[in-house]
Amino acid sequence: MDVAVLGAAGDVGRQVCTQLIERRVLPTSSRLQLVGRADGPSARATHGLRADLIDAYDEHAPLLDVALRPDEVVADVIVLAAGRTTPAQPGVTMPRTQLAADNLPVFEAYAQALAEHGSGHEVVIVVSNPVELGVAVMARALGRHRVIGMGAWLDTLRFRRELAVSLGLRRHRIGGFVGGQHGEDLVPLWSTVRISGLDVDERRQALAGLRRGRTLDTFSGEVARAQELLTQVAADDPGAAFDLIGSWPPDLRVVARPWMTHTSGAKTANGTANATVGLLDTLLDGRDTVVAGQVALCDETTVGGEPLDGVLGVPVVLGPEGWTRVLLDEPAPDEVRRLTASRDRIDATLAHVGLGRAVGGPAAAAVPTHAAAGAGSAIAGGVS
Ligand SMILES: NC(=O)c1ccc[n+]([C@@H]2O[C@H](COP(=O)([O-])OP(=O)(O)OC[C@H]3O[C@@H](n4cnc5c(N)ncnc54)[C@H](O)[C@@H]3O)[C@@H](O)[C@H]2O)c1
Repeated sequence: MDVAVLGAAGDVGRQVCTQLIERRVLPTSSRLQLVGRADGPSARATHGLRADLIDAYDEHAPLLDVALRPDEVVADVIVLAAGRTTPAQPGVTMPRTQLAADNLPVFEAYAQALAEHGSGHEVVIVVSNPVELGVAVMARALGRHRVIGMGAWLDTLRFRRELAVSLGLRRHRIGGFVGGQHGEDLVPLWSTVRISGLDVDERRQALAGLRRGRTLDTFSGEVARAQELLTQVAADDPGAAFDLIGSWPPDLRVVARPWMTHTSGAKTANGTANATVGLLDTLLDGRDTVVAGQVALCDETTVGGEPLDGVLGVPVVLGPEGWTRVLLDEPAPDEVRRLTASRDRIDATLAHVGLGRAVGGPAAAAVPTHAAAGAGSAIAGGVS
């Protein structure tokens, strides 16, 4: 299988390429295409990255080549990591609608090129933010099941880790998923959590202790207060801000820790690449695996008795040809409320750049135009 990384010379793209090679996910007979932009410093940096990767990993690197135009992209799996990110500085925010408007033309250019020149079988992993917009644009052009956003998988790995830390266990003993919109609008699906070695009653007791009587109905307010507090504390002592996060409940830490990491200037490239390469490994492995991802839904699942459509992070079965089924059996009432509210906020961002909810596949709608896109300020970006 061949892989293309769009935005390869960026912080996330570079880490994805490095981890793909270092973890030997791709055999030497595969091709890893490093995709940059023909204009500006990106072309130079992409060629430079190729040389650096060969310098470091020649013995076990796959074949490496460079592409600088969307119509040159050829691969079985495409990682979309190109485009702008939110400012990695304390106190500087960017509305999600602004990020959407800025990255829409990037998403459209690759969607159009893949629809016209692709094999018709590529699977796309969307990393770039807003992840849900990238999924909507790609799903319209290529078909819903070939496109998955990795934000919910990264949030899921973080949730499992935070639960494991609180319970004094290793992460591999924890199951469970995060859905919703990537970033501060995520939905920790507490009802899906499983802990190996604990029976149902023991698990219920353990999770009740961790949740401290809170429900997801107060989660958005907690996140906003946490960000405010962290900004104040980190202004004098960044170490103390990270320590403070450690005293909070696990689901709040899932949002607060990466937010603090991104705004510290370090960004979250390593963790993001780790989750992306994990998904790639699953795709290349050929077996069906349950992961969480942002996907374009079309009534294949119901929440709270209502069919769910639109782009949203949910647990899905992922195999070599993309995702197939949604596995969200009985979310708790507060999860249903937050999932549908999150979906509505995603809809609002999509509507802001001229995209409706219909994401039926190539036949359902043409690749949208970005003419309708403009700056807005409804929802803070905060996606990391
Ligand atoms: N989903 C997640 O969990 C997650 C986590 C972290 C970052 N992100 C997102 O990933 C994206 C990349 O983040 P980053 O930190 O690497 O940013 P970055 O600024 O370091 O890199 C972005 C790269 O994209 C390139 N680029 C821009 N337009 C392009 C185009 N049309 N074709 C090819 N390359 C193009 C730029 O030249 C740059 O090299 C951002 O949108 C960011 O918000 C997502």
